[in-house]
Amino acid sequence: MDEPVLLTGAGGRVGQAILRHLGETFEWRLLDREPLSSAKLPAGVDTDDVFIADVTDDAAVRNVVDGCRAVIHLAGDPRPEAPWDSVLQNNIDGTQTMFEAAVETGVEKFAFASSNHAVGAYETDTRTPELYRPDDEFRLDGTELPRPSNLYGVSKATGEVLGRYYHDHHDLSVVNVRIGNLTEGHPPIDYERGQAMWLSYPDCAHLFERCVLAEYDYEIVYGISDNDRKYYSIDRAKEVLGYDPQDNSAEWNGDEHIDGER
Ligand SMILES: NC(=O)C1=CN([C@@H]2O[C@H](COP(=O)(O)OP(=O)(O)OC[C@H]3O[C@@H](n4cnc5c(N)ncnc54)[C@H](O)[C@@H]3O)[C@@H](O)[C@H]2O)C=CC1
Ligand SMILES: O=C1O[C@H](COP(=O)(O)O)[C@@H](O)[C@H](O)[C@H]1O
Repeated sequence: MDEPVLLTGAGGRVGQAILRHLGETFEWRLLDREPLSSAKLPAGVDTDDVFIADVTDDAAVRNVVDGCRAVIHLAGDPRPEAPWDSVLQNNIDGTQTMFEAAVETGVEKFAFASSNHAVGAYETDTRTPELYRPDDEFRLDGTELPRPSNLYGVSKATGEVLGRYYHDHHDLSVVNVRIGNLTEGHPPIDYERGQAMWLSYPDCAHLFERCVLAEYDYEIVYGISDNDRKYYSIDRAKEVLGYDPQDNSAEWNGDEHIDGER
């Protein structure tokens, strides 16, 4: 049997999108600082696989990571308006603690939940709102330097650089997923930017599944569905990870799918 995959921040939105669709795909270890109700646990995961710990707690993290083949690191403060103290502790220190434990214990792959906010300042006044529309050809592809929107975005760019360091010096395979706007069921309504960077729950789960299964060195990819409106290229995620998204915000009229199929 394969060694387990550790999912941090398992009780949150991204964690639950992953577990809902991949609950039986891997052996899981789940970590969150908040207890997970039984409704949040997939079948086959019992309480021995669930660890209530803070990602800044070195000893607790090392104990949880030990024996895992891969880490999907989501835990952190997800608020674009989060203050520096919080992102410094939860996002930067917490991510460094996770990377350190991963290399100490021989983890092979590490997927980091980065964000659109690491590059939000590319959305300049002259580019918007045209950028959010299907006929606009501007694309970010992951090779560009970070241009954070806020201090939260700075913490995500820092996580990407931590990954670069742990890849170069410890040979850990690292993929940074700059997640767009994860919204359940249908794309955000009356929010062009959110529709351009929509990531559906099934596409989110599939993308992180590929992060566990694919072979790579150090990568930065965008995590959005195959939206007609887009200013993030998903070519690298397709090429390196084998990402094959099934959803597109253009297929929705508000909360109604245009085929009426969903
Ligand atoms: N939801 C979205 O659209 C996007 C999310 N992301 C990133 O994905 C990750 C997950 O985001 P969401 O699921 O939306 O957030 P969430 O707030 O729903 O879930 C985060 C989970 O992490 C846990 N957590 C927070 N700090 C922790 C710590 N210090 N130690 C242990 N557990 C801790 C929380 O208890 C929570 O269960 C975050 O890193 C966020 O920055 C990035 C871009 C978009
Ligand atoms: O990184 C994140 O991005 C999403 C989308 O950003 P928004 O500015 O369109 O809200 C955000 O909802 C999420 O909380 C955050 O973690």
